[in-house]
Amino acid sequence: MTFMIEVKDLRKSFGDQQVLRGVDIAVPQGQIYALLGPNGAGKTTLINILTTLVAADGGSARIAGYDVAAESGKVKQSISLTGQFAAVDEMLSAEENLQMMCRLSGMRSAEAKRRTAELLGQFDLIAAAGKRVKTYSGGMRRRVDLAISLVASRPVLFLDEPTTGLDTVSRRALWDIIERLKASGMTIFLTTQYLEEADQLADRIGVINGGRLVAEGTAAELKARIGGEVIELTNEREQWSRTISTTGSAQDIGRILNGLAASLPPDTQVTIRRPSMDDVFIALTQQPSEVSVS
Ligand SMILES: Nc1ncnc2c1ncn2[C@@H]1O[C@H](COP(=O)(O)OP(=O)(O)OP(=O)(O)O)[C@@H](O)[C@H]1O
Repeated sequence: MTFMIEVKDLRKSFGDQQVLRGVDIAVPQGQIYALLGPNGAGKTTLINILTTLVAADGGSARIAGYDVAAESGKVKQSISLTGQFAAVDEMLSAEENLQMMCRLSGMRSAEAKRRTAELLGQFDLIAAAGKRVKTYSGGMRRRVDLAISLVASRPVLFLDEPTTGLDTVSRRALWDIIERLKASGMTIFLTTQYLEEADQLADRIGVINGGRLVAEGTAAELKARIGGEVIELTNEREQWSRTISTTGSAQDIGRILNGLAASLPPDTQVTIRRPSMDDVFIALTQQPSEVSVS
């Protein structure tokens, strides 16, 4: 199997803060890998190392077969990167921005026009192509960011929190685009705080917490780690909710509910359901004391 992203025992500290404590990841060609983690878990630091913006302290990382430290030029030629703040000129239209980036990347005028038209179509920007970017909605703006990062066709795409701050409709539109990019053969590495996003898009999901991968697998594998059904207790009047993992057996569910019955307010609602990605994330990234009541 060809791995387009291969990370081995990667370590990074800032001062005496260990931000990455030995991370291993392998992403095969044509797959989407989602790195999920809470704020400050080390996601952006990892992307910065993989895209040659920051040097690691230890371990190794290869992109498209090239070492990020020793062959950074080759790595740069193999990747596209869309961060949360891309270099878009808001006074120009999407078309003008794209044409400018095409020319800056060395294309002749006719080639720049052809590639611009292709990207405007691919990112559903044709209707607004001539309007200034500053008049765009958040979702359209994010599509311009992504289109600009894809001016040159590269095999590996890094997306740092691509849909943060977008509404549901814009988020789904961007997911469609990311799925189409995957279908065209790209290998995609994205970071996200949205479990639904990882669940929807990723072939494999890594959960990072405190600089370590605390779990990795498909969405189904990660959900299976939580076990069987989850009991969800909600009290709207007192505004709290609590989830409890169970083995899924009637005995286990009965034992837990019997144990709790006397101590719960009588208007507490009880739901029994399959575990969600949220349950997985909470179980893997929070201390037990944080899990119980929210
Ligand atoms: N250049 C730097 N100098 C010092 N500390 C840094 C630097 N970059 C990141 N850190 C620290 O490293 C930790 C991890 O940061 P990082 O941005 O990688 O996390 P993250 O998972 O991307 O979080 P977020 O979702 O908030 O962006 C944080 O505690 C951050 O303050």
